[in-house]
Amino acid sequence: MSDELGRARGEARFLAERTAAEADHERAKAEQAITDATRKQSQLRSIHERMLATLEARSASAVQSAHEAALQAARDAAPTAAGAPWRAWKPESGLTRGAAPMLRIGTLADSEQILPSPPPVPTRPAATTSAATTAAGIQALTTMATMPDMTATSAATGTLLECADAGDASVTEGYDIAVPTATAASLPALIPLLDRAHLRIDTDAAQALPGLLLRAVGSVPAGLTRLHVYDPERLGGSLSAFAALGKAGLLAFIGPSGLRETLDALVETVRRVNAEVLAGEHASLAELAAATGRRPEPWRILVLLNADLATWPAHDQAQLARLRRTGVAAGVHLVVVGDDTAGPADLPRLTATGYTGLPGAAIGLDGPPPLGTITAAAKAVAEKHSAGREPARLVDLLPQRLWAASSAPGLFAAIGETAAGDVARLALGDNPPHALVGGPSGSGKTNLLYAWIAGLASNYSPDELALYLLDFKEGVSFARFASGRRDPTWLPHVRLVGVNINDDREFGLALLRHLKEELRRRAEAAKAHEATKLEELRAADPEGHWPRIVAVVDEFQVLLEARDAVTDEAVQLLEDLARRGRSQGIHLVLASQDIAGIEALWGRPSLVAQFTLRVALPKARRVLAENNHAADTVPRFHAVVNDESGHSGANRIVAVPNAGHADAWEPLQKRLWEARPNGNEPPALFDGDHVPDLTATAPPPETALLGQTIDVASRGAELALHRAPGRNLAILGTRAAEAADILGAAALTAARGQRIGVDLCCLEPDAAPSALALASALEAEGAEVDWHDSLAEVCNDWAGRCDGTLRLNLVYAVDAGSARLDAPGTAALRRMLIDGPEQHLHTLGWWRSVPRLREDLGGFSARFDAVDAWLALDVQGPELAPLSPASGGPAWYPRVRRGLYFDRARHRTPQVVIPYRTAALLPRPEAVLDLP
Ligand SMILES: Nc1ncnc2c1ncn2[C@@H]1O[C@H](COP(=O)(O)OP(=O)(O)OP(=O)(O)O)[C@@H](O)[C@H]1O
Repeated sequence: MSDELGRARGEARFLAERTAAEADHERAKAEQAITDATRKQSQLRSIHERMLATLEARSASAVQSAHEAALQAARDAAPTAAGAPWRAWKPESGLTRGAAPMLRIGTLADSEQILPSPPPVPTRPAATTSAATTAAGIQALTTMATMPDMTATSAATGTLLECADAGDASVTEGYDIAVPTATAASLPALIPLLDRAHLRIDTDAAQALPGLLLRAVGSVPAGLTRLHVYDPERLGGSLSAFAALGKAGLLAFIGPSGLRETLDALVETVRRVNAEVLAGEHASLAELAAATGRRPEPWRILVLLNADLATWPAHDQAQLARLRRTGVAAGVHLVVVGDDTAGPADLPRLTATGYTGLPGAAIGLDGPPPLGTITAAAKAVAEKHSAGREPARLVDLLPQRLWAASSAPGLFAAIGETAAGDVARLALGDNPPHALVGGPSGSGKTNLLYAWIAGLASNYSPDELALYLLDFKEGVSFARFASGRRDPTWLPHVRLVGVNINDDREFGLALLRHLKEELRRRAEAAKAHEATKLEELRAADPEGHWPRIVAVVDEFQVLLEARDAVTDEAVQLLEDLARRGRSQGIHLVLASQDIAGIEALWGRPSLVAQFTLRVALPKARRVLAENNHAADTVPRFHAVVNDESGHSGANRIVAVPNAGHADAWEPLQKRLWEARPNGNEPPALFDGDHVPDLTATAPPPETALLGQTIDVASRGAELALHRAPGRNLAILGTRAAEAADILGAAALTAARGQRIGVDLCCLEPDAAPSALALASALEAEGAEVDWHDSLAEVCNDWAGRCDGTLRLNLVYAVDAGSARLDAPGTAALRRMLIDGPEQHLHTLGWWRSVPRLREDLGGFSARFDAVDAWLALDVQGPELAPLSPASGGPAWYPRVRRGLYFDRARHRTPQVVIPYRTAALLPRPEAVLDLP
């Protein structure tokens, strides 16, 4: 029993212990479960929070991007003064070829973008606030972006706004948590007015009016917005600060008595704009501006302050309704201020907190601009407007597409704008065929020519137009058209540029002769095709190359200033070209600072009559008809354009853009140059200040080149050296260096491509280094060179040296040697000059005066038959009489680096040549003297 009891106790204890152990185990399990659950819960919470933070950051970043895009769009829609905050505001036009600006009136409430600070990651409540704020901003943006006419929002410019920087991004366990920096930027609220809408402003939003008007006036070119303020109670108030605009005719305050007149005038304006300006071609001024890039009419804003519209007479109400319906397209806008609901009730409306055109977006209105800002701006705009219309920029006048026009019917080019904003074009063709441009120095002639050339070169391709440009002035105003060291581009239409030619009137003559030759060629072609004018020739000969030619000669009075043969021939050529060029497409544009003073011109009424297009710059004399005084009063940088020979009824006053400035010209020339056709050659450049180097070109056989002729092709002046009596050359004058250059160029070019013999004798110490260097260069060229120390040596047995090949006797300062010759020596010299050429021995001699040459040829009664050709340097024309075909000698006024060349066998009249510089082709004299 006791055993059983003991066993039972033992079992019971065992059971109790086991139960207790199991209970412990279960408790431990339960505790473990609780711990696990707690841990999981905290993990989940952490994941959740990170997820939220990521979403928050992504959302913030999206909002920020949208915000920034909106700000940029805003800056584009309301540039410069249309959107700038008052703090930094000044009148400044942002008007481009694009649409009229939108105008800022405040900010979008709730559009401020409050982005979270750097770590720690945002807590849930902060995230909620931020999301709510940005959501409102986005909604407002979206609303604006989808509104008609409001494709962009605006910003109060970047100066006020600091756009949010993109934050760093960190990646944690699969979650990319962007960490943006904190920044705040509110979106400006813009409203449409100019070219887009009318507006009502509630009384409680009236504080927006001065700012709105100031932006409308200051964000477009001065004078392009005009204000008519109907103020029946004559309160004026904040608008009185605009008073300065009144003096310039840009603002009118109207009382009740002036209302009808104003309404009628505005309705009439709308009618006129529709009938005369839009003329059925454009639906609105905005459309016209978009198509043409110009705005011919101002915006007119009629502000009605507290107008009791309900009490207006029926006529006035009807006129207001007309303006309401038709005004916007014609640039006439209504701004109705007050709470009166009569009249045009359905206008977009601005209240203290919103704009009906922007439903759902709350707007915080900007405060009014400081009065000082308004007064200063009104004064500046008025002054600018009174100073005259700003000329259009050159780029605005040029066509969008290059070279789209055909020159067959004529040449047209925009050169500026009239006061009404119309583009002024100059025409050249059958009528008017030629132009005279006049104005005193500094009046802008060259600039006008630049603008004209820019227009022509942009409208017509080089196949349609060829330009020849000459400037007789000192300076290089036309040099820009040719390829230069600083700017290698050229104007592809230009065939010839002449600069610094004030001393080389012959170059003007050369151009006219060249044009006359072209005239002859065209006349022949026209005859062959039975055409009477260029347009017909082009139609009959479509494969032919018949561009219209425009020859522009600046300061052309220089060409005609002397009473001499050059003027006589120039006038004859001008007459011929002016008369017949019209039908052959050759047009002359002659510009001068003193057209009144050109006697040669006014003595030829038939010549002047051909120049029916006249352009007179300020203070130009006699360009227009005698009773036409428009040039006396035309403002600076304007021109009077008249295509009826200057008759006063045909004046157009044109503001000319600044075309000469490098910023305006260089990009255009680059564009034209890049578009040049294959094979387009740079223009020939004649620079009167430049001494040409002897080039490597070889002349025809048995020919020497003496210098460059002053002609369009810059040819060499040739001396034919064939076996015939008289084929000698006398260089006359005392300029040793030039004489040496002429002899050097002649010998070097004669030696090119053929074997020649040369006898060299230098009797002038100054020329000796050059003569020695020439001897060395000729030997290098393959010539057989004999050096003689005296003229006697040269003349002695000259016939023995003749072997039938071309042989040149180069004698420097013949007269220095001939004075020392004995009688047989003198006779030998004469024989050599008379008989040498037939044996192919040609003397190229330099005599320092005509009498000394004559002496060597036989004295006072001597004939000059032995010397066919002469080249005079510093010898006056009358001294050349014995050698010249013209009685009394040629009209020749010696000048540095110029010679007068005449070859009896070839020339009818002497021609001017520029002795080449030969130094580059000769070894240095020191090097020659050092030779063993
Ligand atoms: N429309 C214009 N807008 C701005 N500047 C201009 C305009 N026309 C001329 N100018 C400037 O006025 C100055 C004189 O102009 P330009 O050289 O064309 O006159 P000009 O009559 O040819 O004078 P000159 O015969 O002395 O050369 C230049 O500095 C030129 O840039």
